[in-house]
Formats: sequence, structure tokens, C-alpha cells
Amino acid sequence: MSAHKPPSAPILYSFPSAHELTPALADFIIATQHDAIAKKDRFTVALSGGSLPHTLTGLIGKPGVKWDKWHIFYVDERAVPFDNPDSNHSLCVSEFYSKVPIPEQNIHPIDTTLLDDLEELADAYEQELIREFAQKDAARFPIFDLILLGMGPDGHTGSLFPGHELLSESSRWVAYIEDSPKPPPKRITFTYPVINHANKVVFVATGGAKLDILSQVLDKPEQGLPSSRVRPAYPGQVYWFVDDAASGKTEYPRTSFKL
Ligand SMILES: O=C1O[C@H](COP(=O)(O)O)[C@@H](O)[C@H](O)[C@H]1O
Repeated sequence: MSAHKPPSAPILYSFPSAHELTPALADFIIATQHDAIAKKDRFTVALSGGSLPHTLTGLIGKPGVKWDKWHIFYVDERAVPFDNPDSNHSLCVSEFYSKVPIPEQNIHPIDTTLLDDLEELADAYEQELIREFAQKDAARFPIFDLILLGMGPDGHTGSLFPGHELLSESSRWVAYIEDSPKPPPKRITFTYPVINHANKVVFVATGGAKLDILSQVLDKPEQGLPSSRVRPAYPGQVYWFVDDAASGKTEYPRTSFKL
């Protein structure tokens, strides 16, 4: 029975540079969007912060993007006001939303009136997810069409950091962290049960700063680094879109990119 199949192995696409990666990623996202809209007339996406929003610029001006069908959430967010440069939402506004016609009501930022109470902030964001997913899917966890992740040089993803107790959270959809080793310390983040229920999860990692960690994450998953633990349940699939500068040390087999 398909429900008992183990998670599929990650698929690694490596491009000569970020310049070649960006349009391929855009094509991949558009194809994923088409599949989702054909099934349920909407496309649910979760975005990360850091370098990720810039890699979405390949979507700008591309034909076939149904912006009004996109419903966007955040994999993680820093507990800061929107006018703070650390805000992942603000980064997405400047790098991405300001350049494409996504209806404002389809973008789901955190409630910044709750920044003083991280537990409430995480609970409120979980409720935001429940409003989107609970009535539409009978599943125990939300099933995103696409989750887009970055990876820090220590192997963290979202705000799931090496050795942190949040790595074993198994029931909450959204959790908070007060001691992030990367500033700012206060954040909220999707948990693995959410990330690992997505249909497709895409990591984007470019540049030499990711060289050592990419090889650890893909070649030595038994080390249990946070990014290695992203293994969506069957029939979900994790993909890595990287450049050759990041994949230079990785022995993991590459797949030629084609849709
Ligand atoms: O703190 C964070 O870092 C990760 C990785 O960022 P990157 O700049 O190395 O790509 C990011 O994915 C996450 O959303 C963010 O909050």
C-alpha cells in the first residue's frame, strides 16, 4: 500500500550558476502550480527568508503564472516588526511581491501585534494555517503544494537548528524558538510534521558558503542535520536546486533537470 512506502530519496539538480538555476526553478514552480490548480483551483506555497526570495525573480513576467490562485505562508518568521530589516515578510515584499500581482489577502504574514508573546504568536499562525487547510483537507497536518526552503551554513532550515529540541516536535504545526543561534533569537517556525507532509519541498542553495554543508547533508544524512531530516512522506518529494559552487564536494548523484 502506498501509505506504507518509505519517503523517496532527494532529487539533486545542480546548475553551472545561479543564473541558470533561476529560470529552471521558475519553470518547476509553474508546472507545480498548474498541477495544483488543475486539482483544486488554488496553489498553496510556503516561503522561507534569507537568500530564497531573490531566487524567485525568475517568475517575474513569466507567462502561465496564475498569481490570483497563489496562497502564500511563511516556513519561518522572525519575531520583529515589519519595518525591521530582519523580517522575512518584508524581504519577500521587497524582493518578490512588489514585482508581481499577488492579491494581498492571499499573503499570510504573522500577526505583529503578538510579538511580545511568542507562544501566542505561534498559536495564531497555526490558526491561520488551520483556516486555510482544515476545512479543505481532512488530513491531520496541512498538505502544501510546495514548500521552498533555504539552508544555512550550519545545516539549519526554516528556524530548525542543529541539536535544538524543536527537531523532535511531533504534534504542533507551528512552534516558537527563543534562543535561535542565528540572530534574531526570537522566531516561529513550521515543524517537521508540516514540512514533511508537503507534496513537493524544494531547497535552493547557491554559492561556496554552502559547499561543505551540502555534502554533509546529502552524503551523510545519518548525521541528522536539520536539512537532512526533510524527507516528505510518500508520495511527497524533496528536490535540491543548487549551483556547482555549492555542490562541488557532494558525491550524491545529480539528476539532469527536465520537467
Ligand atoms: O534564518 C534563516 O536562514 C535560512 C537560510 O538562509 P540563507 O540566507 O542562508 O539562505 C532561511 O531559509 C530561513 O528562512 C531564515 O529565517
